[in-house]
Amino acid sequence: MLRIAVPNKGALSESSVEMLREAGYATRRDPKELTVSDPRNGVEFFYLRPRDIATYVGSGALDVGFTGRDLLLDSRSSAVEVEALDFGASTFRFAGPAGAFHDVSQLEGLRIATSYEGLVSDFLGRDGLSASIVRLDGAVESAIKLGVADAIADVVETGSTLRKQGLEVFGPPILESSGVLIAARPEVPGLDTLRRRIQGVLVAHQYVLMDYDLPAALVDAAVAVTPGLESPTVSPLRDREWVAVRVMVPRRETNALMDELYALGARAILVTPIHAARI
Ligand SMILES: Nc1ncnc2c1ncn2[C@@H]1O[C@H](COP(=O)(O)OP(=O)(O)OP(=O)(O)O)[C@@H](O)[C@H]1O
Ligand SMILES: O=P(O)(O)OC[C@H]1O[C@H](OP(=O)(O)OP(=O)(O)O)[C@H](O)[C@@H]1O
Ligand SMILES: [Mg+2]
Repeated sequence: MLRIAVPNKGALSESSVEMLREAGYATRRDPKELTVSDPRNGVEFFYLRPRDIATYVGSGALDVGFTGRDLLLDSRSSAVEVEALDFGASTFRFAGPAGAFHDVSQLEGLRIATSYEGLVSDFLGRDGLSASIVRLDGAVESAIKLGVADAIADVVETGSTLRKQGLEVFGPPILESSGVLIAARPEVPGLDTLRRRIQGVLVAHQYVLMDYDLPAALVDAAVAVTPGLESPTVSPLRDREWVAVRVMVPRRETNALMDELYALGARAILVTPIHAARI
């Protein structure tokens, strides 16, 4: 049985559970459920606080887990990132009152409030800076106004929480984070299947299937526009002067590619979502 940690609440929880569902695994029906057994797939799920997941996986108590890269590095757990996921993207930044800071060197000797003590002290250590870290549980953006810190270091997604508090980021990003799949070791038995399924879900999110009809003489030009992963499927049509092309294309390029193919002479361009994939 592969033992998998899943965030039970917070920014990563819903997307992690949805990804597992799309990958064909059992998920909990009741939010009070802390464990879910999925014997058909040979796995067992443990719903845990996002911040604790790297600790459980690093200690070997659980085999793999869904967490954030920032939480993994902050924990200093020995768990390793095995797959970057397509949710939970954020940047970890220093921020201060608008106009007050322009460089991290100004932090020397000051107080920095954060929930990510490990990340901040690693960064300060690398830059040879000494500052005192004020460890807070959340709502860190209020710490300056309330007088317990001079600057903060926190997760920034849209930046709207900072703006509302009259704060702005300064210095280079401390970390670019996203949801990640982590493991105790890269070669945990049973991890391969989970990983392939997750990769399949990521591909299904990133790509769509595109079909179009095209004058046969234009196939090379069209294949240059939509090369696909290996090579497009080109099938004959009843009208021998035309062919049908089926190919995977990146979802975010769908409309631009349709414009380009239409201009080239393609017609009946159809786009279908991919529900699952094994590449
Ligand atoms: N807008 C966001 N707010 C908070 N975390 C985000 C956001 N976007 C992405 N994340 C990521 O989600 C993870 C933090 O998740 P979560 O909010 O559950 O933790 P937490 O803030 O420590 O917990 P809680 O708020 O329940 O005390 C981090 O990996 C973070 O980078
Ligand atoms: O850039 P934004 O889109 O505004 O998002 C970032 C904010 O969201 C998170 O807070 P959360 O809601 O998790 O509350 P917390 O501070 O209590 O953890 C994070 O700690 C920032 O405060
Ligand atoms: Mg939070």
